[in-house]
Amino acid sequence: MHIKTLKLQNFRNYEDARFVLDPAVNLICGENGQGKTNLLEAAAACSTMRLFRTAQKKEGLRFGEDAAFICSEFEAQGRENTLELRLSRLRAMEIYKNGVRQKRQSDVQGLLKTVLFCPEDLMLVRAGAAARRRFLDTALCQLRPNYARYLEEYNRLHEHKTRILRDSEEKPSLLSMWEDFSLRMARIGAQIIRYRAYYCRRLLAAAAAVYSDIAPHEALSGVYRTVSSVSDPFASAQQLERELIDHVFRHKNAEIAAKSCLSGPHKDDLELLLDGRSASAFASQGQVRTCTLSLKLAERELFFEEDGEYPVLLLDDVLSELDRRRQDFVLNRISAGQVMITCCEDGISEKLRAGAAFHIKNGKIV
Ligand SMILES: Nc1ncnc2c1ncn2[C@@H]1O[C@H](COP(=O)(O)OP(=O)(O)OP(=O)(O)O)[C@@H](O)[C@H]1O
Repeated sequence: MHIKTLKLQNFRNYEDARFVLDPAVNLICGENGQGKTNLLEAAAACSTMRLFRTAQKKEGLRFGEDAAFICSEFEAQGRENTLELRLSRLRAMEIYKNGVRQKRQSDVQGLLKTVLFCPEDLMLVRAGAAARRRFLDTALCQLRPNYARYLEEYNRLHEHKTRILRDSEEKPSLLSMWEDFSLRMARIGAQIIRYRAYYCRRLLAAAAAVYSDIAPHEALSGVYRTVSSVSDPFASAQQLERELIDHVFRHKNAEIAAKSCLSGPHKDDLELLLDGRSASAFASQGQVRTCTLSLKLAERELFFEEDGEYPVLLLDDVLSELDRRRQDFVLNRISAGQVMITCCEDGISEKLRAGAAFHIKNGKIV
């Protein structure tokens, strides 16, 4: 799997640029603030349909512009595809696959698979549960189109129910819809929990193996945490649904008082453990980094297991944050598959056998 070309028009600080990428290593160099991360953001958007630095797609529009285009030509599973994302100030983003307008984001999510690794990820272990949920969801949405659909629907219901709870003080009649929304969220939530449980099991096994390659005397493990009434996240969807219903009905009054949805997989977490102890509480800075590194490389391995080809790896200035030993470890592991790697300094580029190098200045290839 690899991106052949990436064309950006009025996206972030790019007015009009076209990148012809190498199927192996692509080095994106430039000084700070020139557009290196913007390019990776565009590449990632072609697989996740999101901008990884913002929930507001309009922020991707070049200042003062009303429309932007990201167009990629890529090869996946032996097929050539083109994907065009049209961002607009006035309308929702439009997606075209091979020239045909797609109705839902979930129809194209994961057609191109990417794994992004940036310096903020190095704190994944210490960050709040939302960051780890995003990490799981980003991978699962690419791996399982049905999961992407369930998640889209769950998020829609969650947003709607939150509005009901928030506005219920002024308009108590809205609460008549609480039950219907809770039941629908439980039905879809049950599916989400099963997907996450299976994925976490595989991810943790793969991550533990990577971790022990870097630090053989320590053991990484983890636990997928979901709603407390769930006795077994691998149980049938019907059983999970019953357990979710039980939990949300027991928390009805608390939800109304808090004016927010307190029960459901939107609160899930992936707890990480080092030698059996909470990594977020007890791990050192270096151990935290090794944990994240292991999770990211494991994510990439799982994509490979699934498809027989590596996803496009987007490394945003992350190597400079790692010590030499960990840098070498990453570089050895990523010798196969396409990589887009940003850097400010030339030190890294000497270690990489880059097939293509792009020097970026103020949103232009120089
Ligand atoms: N919507 C936008 N329109 C125009 N320019 C933008 C927009 N969003 C961000 N920028 C500009 O893009 C630049 C940042 O680009 P980017 O984050 O890709 O930098 P970078 O090359 O990765 O830098 P660093 O090495 O510091 O991480 C900034 O100058 C910022 O002002």
